[in-house]
Amino acid sequence: MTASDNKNPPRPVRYFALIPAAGVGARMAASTPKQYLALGGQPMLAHTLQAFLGSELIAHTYVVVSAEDGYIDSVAPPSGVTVLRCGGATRMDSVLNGLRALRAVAADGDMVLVHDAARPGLTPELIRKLIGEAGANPAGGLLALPVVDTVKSTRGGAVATIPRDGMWLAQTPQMFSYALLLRALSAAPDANAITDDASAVEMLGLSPQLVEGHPRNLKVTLPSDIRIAEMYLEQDKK
Ligand SMILES: Nc1ccn([C@@H]2O[C@H](COP(=O)(O)OP(=O)(O)OP(=O)(O)O)[C@@H](O)[C@H]2O)c(=O)n1
Ligand SMILES: C[C@](O)(CO)[C@H](O)COP(=O)(O)O
Repeated sequence: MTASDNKNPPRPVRYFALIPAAGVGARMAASTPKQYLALGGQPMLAHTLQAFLGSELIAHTYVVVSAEDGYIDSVAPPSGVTVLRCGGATRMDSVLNGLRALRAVAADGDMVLVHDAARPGLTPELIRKLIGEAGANPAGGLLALPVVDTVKSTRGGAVATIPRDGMWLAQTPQMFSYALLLRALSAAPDANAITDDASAVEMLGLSPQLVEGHPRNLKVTLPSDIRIAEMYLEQDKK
């Protein structure tokens, strides 16, 4: 090692969490956006934040809400969390707007873990597993669940069975280097067609790594999901 090497040691990679929370929850059809609905007495988003605040691997957490959001104070975001009022019309727009705001702090090689506000069952252990198994993949990675049921298609009118071998259900967090995610989302052709961050990276011809997640990390989408999410959160208290 030379004297000049000592002067500029490489800075360690930092891991930032970026949580899109600017949706309206149309499928939940509640009077409040679903990320603020109470689960076991606390807003859903507060549970979601706990996983990142409980992980020593996460340098800082950013939450993207809409400019007119009137609910975020009910979560009382603690230190370690910054609220960005730059939500967009689609999930992809919200993530891209948040990512651009992170430019002020993130280096190209820092990693960004994008996680739905509507997945309150995430744990620090799942965050550690994702970073441990996919952290070295240049194309990033995501939590996902192998499909366990027989899969049917009704496309074209006829019912057909699709081989489930090699089929996965995408979860979040989805983790990529700052530079790759910004490049992928900026190049993506249609924000409405991009339902997750990994698909934008796949469009660049890259293969993010799938890391097996857990059913407790379900996305709360329909009213019936609320009780399931609560059951997992109640288990944690035992
Ligand atoms: N314009 C949007 C749309 C969605 N999201 C966020 O993206 C995550 C996953 O999206 P989804 O479950 O589809 O949430 P909603 O869009 O709120 O639900 P729906 O599609 O039923 O309206 C949620 O945390 C949601 O708040 C966002 O930040 N900005
Ligand atoms: C990102 C995501 O949670 C992965 O399953 C999902 O794509 C969000 O979008 P959805 O259209 O609400 O499923």
